[in-house]
Amino acid sequence: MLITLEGLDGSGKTTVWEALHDSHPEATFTREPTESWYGDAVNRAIDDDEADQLATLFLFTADHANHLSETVRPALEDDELVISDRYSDSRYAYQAAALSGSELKRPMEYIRGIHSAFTREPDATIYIDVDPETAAARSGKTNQFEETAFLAQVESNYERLIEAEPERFVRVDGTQSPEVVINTVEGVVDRLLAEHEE
Ligand SMILES: Nc1ncnc2c1ncn2[C@@H]1O[C@H](COP(=O)(O)OP(=O)(O)O)[C@@H](O)[C@H]1O
Ligand SMILES: Cc1cn([C@H]2C[C@H](O)[C@@H](COP(=O)(O)OP(=O)(O)O)O2)c(=O)[nH]c1=O
Repeated sequence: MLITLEGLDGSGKTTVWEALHDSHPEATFTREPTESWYGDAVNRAIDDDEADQLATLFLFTADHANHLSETVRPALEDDELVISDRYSDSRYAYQAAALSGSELKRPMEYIRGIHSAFTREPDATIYIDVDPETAAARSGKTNQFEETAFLAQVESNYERLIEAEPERFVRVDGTQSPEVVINTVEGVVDRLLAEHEE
C-alpha cells in the first residue's frame, strides 16, 4: 500500500513522517526529492531562483521516475507499506503554480498528463492543512517556493486536487500542536491499513 504525505512547505509533513518511523517501523519510508543524483539535480534547481520552470518540472519528474523504479514499485511488489513525504501531487500543485502564466495553457492538466503514462497513483494521501501564512513563517522562506503569495496558489491547486478525488485524500488540520497532528496521522494510517486489508 502506498500512502503519501502532502501539504505546503512547513505544514509539518517531515515531523509526521519521522514520527511514523516509530509507530510503523515495518514501513518503507521514502521522500521526494529523493536522495539520488536525480534528487541532487532537483535541489540545485530549487535553490536557483533563475531556474527555468519547465526544465525544473522535468527534473522533478525524472526524479519521480527513478523513485518509482528504484524504491516504490519494488517495495509494493514485496507487499510493503510505503510512506512517501511528498509525491506526484507536489508536482501537480507546485509546478502548476510555477508554470501559471507560461506558454502552457492548462499547466496542471499538462503535468498530470505527463505523469499518467508511467506513475503509480497513491492508495491514499494525507493532506496536512495549514494556511499559506503559517506555512511561509514555519518554513522560513528559504527558497523560491516558500513565499506566501506563491504558497497561496499552491494551496488552491491542492484544493482542486482534493475536490477532484475526495476519496483518496484525508485532510488533517496541521495548525494543531505537533503531538495532536502526529497522533491523528498515526490513527489515520492505522485505519487506512485496516481498510486495505479488509
Ligand atoms: N504542528 C506543528 N505546530 C507548530 N510547529 C510545527 C508543527 N509541525 C512542525 N512544526 C515546525 O514547523 C517547521 C516545519 O516543519 P516540517 O515538519 O519540516 O514541515 P514540512 O516537512 O512540511 O516542510 C519545523 O520547525 C517544525 O518543528
Ligand atoms: C517533490 C516536490 C517538491 N517541490 C518543492 C517543495 C519545497 O519547496 C521544495 C523541497 O521539498 P521538501 O524538501 O519536501 O521541502 P519541505 O520539507 O519544506 O516541504 O521543493 C516542488 O515544487 N515540486 C515537487 O514535485
